[in-house]
Order: sequence, then C-alpha cells, then structure tokens
Amino acid sequence: MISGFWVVVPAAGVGRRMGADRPKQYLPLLGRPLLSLTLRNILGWPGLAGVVVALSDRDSDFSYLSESKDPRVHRVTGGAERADSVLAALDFLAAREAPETPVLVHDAARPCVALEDIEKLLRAEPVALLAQPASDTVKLSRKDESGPSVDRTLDRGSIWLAQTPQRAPLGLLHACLRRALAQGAEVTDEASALEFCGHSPRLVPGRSDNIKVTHPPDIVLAETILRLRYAPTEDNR
Ligand SMILES: Nc1ccn([C@@H]2O[C@H](COP(=O)(O)OP(=O)(O)OP(=O)(O)O)[C@@H](O)[C@H]2O)c(=O)n1
Ligand SMILES: C[C@](O)(CO)[C@H](O)COP(=O)(O)O
Repeated sequence: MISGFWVVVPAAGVGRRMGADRPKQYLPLLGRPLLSLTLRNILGWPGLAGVVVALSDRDSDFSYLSESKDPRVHRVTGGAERADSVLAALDFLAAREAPETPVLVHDAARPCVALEDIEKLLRAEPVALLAQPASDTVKLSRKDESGPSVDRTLDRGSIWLAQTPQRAPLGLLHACLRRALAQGAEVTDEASALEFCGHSPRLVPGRSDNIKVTHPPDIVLAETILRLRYAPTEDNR
C-alpha cells in the first residue's frame, strides 16, 4: 500500500441543493460541522502526507475547526466550479511536491467513506476511483411537456456511480485537469478530466454508504451511517 500521498478536499461549494442557511460543509452532523468530520476521517488515513482544502474566499468558519490547526492541513482559495477548486489545490501542490506524488481527491461532502475502501484504493493502480456498481435498474430519460419520462432502459451491468476519493499522480492529474478545462470539457470529477486525456481509470468497488451529502435527507442518513460505524460494540464497551 502506498504512503506519502496527499489528499485534496474541494470544500468551496455553496450547497444550493441543500437549501440551508449556510454552506452544507458547515451543517452539523452528530454535533460537529460536516467538514470537520470529513477531515477527521482523512487525518486518520495511514500514510497520509498532507491535506489541501479548497475553500470559498468568503469562508470565515474554517479556522474555527480544530482540524484546521493540524500542521498537515493547508488551505487554498477554491473557484467557481468544483473542478476549479481542485485545480487551485493542485497548483499549490505542484509548486511543492514531485509529479509522481500520489494524490487522492475527496469531496468534503462525503464524511462516511470507510477506511477499508481507502486501503483498497491505495492498493489499486495509480489511476483509479471508488465507484459503486449500479444496483437499481437504470433509465435514460426524455423530456416532454409533462416532465421526464423513460426513453429507454440501460444495461446496468456496465453502469457505475462514481464516488470519491479519485486517485492519480499529481503531475498527470494537474496536466489533464488544466487541459480539459482549457478546452471547455465538462469536468464533474477527476476521472472525466483523465478520460478526456485518453486514460481509463480503474474502477474500485466502493461501499454504498459512501454517500455524498447533497439534499436535506442526506444529513440524517449520514448521521445514521456514522452512528452505526462508530457505535461501541460488545467487545469494546
Ligand atoms: N465551486 C465549488 C463547488 C463545489 N465544491 C465542492 O465539491 C464537493 C462536491 O460538490 P457538491 O456536492 O455539488 O457541493 P455543492 O456544489 O456545494 O452543492 P450544490 O451543487 O448543491 O451547490 C463539495 O464538497 C463542494 O464543497 C468546491 O470545492 N468548489
Ligand atoms: C465527484 C463526484 O462526487 C463523483 O460522483 C460528483 O461528480 C460531484 O458532483 P457535484 O455535483 O459536484 O456534487
């Protein structure tokens, strides 16, 4: 399993779909801000060299998180889109670390990722991502005046739902992301920038409880996952 990897955490979003009174990364989960839980999770990963968190230029809350005081944690100003925030963090790293340095990009909005999945990703090929094979039937929609309806059913055997972390060597990811954005590609995850440059990232099956907190019901779901994950078991009461 590799060591000396860096983690980039895009955390500069506004949480529009959450519709809360603050950016969702600062909403409380089990009494702590979502971002704090995600960073605590990351800071426990074996072999971690450091973390670069991309924050909004209006973020005045990060410095109050205890995790922001960890010497391994660095901050940069994010951008208009998630990919811009990731690029800002990669710009920071490229000035300090070697191009072959392994980088994992992990959404601040995914606090529940399990260490077993991180270890699987760290043992995988250098260009890889956690993803969940589709377990529901997958429909492609068409739009008409009454709203979405089914266009056709897709073969779910080849459908995977991308998660994070997504992994690549620093120099490769930095170059591919810059090129994809410069050429106007739609980049919603790191793998799509790597694909744009001709790579085929390895899909590493991830747990279904590595949810991205996006809509209001996801808060309670994430709390439930974390409670079950960290509940004292009979043998460690
Ligand atoms: N300009 C942006 C937009 C998003 N993100 C981060 O990317 C992750 C995944 O994005 P998403 O779940 O879409 O978060 P938001 O963009 O905040 O949500 P929404 O699209 O509902 O506004 C989040 O941790 C978010 O903070 C970011 O760093 N910079
Ligand atoms: C990166 C990601 O989490 C993979 O599924 C997803 O693309 C993020 O999308 P968002 O709209 O920025 O939340």
